[in-house]
Amino acid sequence: MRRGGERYTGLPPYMAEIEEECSVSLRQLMVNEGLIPSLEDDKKRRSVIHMLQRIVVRWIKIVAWKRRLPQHHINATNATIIPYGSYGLGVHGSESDIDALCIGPFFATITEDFFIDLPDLLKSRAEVSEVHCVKDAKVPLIRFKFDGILVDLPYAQLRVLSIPNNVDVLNPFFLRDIDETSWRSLSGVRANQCILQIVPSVELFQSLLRCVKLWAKRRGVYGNLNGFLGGVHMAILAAFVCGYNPNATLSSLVASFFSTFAYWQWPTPVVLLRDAYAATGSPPGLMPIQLPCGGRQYCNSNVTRSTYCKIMSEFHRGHHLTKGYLKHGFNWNSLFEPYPYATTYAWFVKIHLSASNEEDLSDWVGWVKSRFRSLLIKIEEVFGLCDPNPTEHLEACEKQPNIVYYWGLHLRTVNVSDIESVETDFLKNVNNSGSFQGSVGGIQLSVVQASQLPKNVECDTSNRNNKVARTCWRVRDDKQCKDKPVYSRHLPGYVVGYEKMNDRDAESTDVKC
Ligand SMILES: Nc1ncnc2c1ncn2[C@@H]1O[C@H](COP(=O)(O)OP(=O)(O)OP(=O)(O)O)[C@@H](O)[C@H]1O
Ligand SMILES: [Mg+2]
Ligand SMILES: [Mg+2]
Repeated sequence: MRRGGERYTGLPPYMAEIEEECSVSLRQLMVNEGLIPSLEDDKKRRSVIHMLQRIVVRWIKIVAWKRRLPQHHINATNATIIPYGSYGLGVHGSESDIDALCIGPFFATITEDFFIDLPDLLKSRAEVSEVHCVKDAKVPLIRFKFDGILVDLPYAQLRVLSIPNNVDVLNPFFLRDIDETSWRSLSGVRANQCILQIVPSVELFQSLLRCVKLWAKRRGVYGNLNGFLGGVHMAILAAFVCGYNPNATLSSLVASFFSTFAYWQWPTPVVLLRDAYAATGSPPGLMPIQLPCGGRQYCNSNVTRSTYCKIMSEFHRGHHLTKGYLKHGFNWNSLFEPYPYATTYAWFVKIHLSASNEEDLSDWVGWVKSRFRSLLIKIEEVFGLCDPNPTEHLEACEKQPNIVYYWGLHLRTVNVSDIESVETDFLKNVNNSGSFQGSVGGIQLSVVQASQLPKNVECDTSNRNNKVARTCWRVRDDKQCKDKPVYSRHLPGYVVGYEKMNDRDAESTDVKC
């Protein structure tokens, strides 16, 4: 075994040395980019999980008491919290959310107990803010901030009186007779456990996944709502590559990731558990990726024609750049270069969302984003291929809180008025589909030229957004504002916040990227 759990590769010694150097420089890049959370951050997250565990135990005792269970049942009952998602896989960044599944016993229902009593209990805590119940999602959940960290808390109900703290969610005993929603909610935890069992080296898998997530974010192909790859898709693709290269080093895994998926014959599904996939019916979507949790479930995907093309072209670019990683002068930096939107596209669809206050804006943006796929498809019909850049911009000098997106169009010339029919259709879709409970905000679509983009449009800030926009980055357009941007320690040029400035400073400072 070598550094970082890397193995003997069978290469001649001088090549193995170059491999080693290459992996070391990639690991250094990960550190420089701030991909490894600090011990302090880890401690804080552990403490959030610990406190959530205490809260759900208190909650379940209250529910048991309300349901008039005998005292010995009240004493015996238990609910538990299991982290999953990127935090559960150990690949979270300092701005990641915590995905944590709450598992409760047979008498605590999602509608009457989880969505009613638990939010009240959470709201009573000083550390908790912005509690939202997302009831109509495929995996319903409570979303809130705990000590400033975003938490996604879905619920699964098992047919037992007490849930052991270390409950084995792969054990059929616990899974018998569970309802559809609980099954879906458990699938994320099961998928994580399967992935961690399958990969030959957890450490190498985690490093690979961190690298390819950074690549996907920088190149604008990360984020399920915008039709790209989400965290779960990336995790399965990374685990697939690790499974096929048990003796690989980190650098060869990254190269292998790109060579594998640049030439993948989509829509052949990516399947980790071979036996789980039977060739019956066609798998869903353009890039089907099976969830490794049994039951032949696939990851939900919003990939469209446009995003398929962009993802594939980025896989090819990644392959082109990494296939010569052992050659003299190779450097990892080009792989992670931010995507040059402003020089790639001549025209952009500008999507301007606004609301009367920040709280309403969060809800409104979350709702509208859940309909982005239909907008993208309509734009494809009218303007052809489109690149739905997930970066969020704030027009900071506008009166109303707002979020703006700029989606690149492939056309060299466009009929600007065609956007009207797209807007009409999208408004219909947003207003008709489902039940938005919050207060309805504004949506304005327009077509702008590259020269009209805010200056900093090519910067993807690492500043993680609040509860609604988990996979997005915000950039403020402060040309006329007098606040001084504060840049990320790890990502120079990436705005993480703003400091008030006096007028003289304001005159002499410009936002630079
Ligand atoms: N499109 C999807 N299809 C199936 N499961 C999903 C999907 N999106 C999310 N999930 C489940 O929810 C979990 C958390 O998703 P989330 O979007 O927070 O991604 P993540 O892997 O935690 O990455 P990030 O660091 O961006 O939060 C995933 O690990 C997966 O189990
Ligand atoms: Mg997450
Ligand atoms: Mg989440």
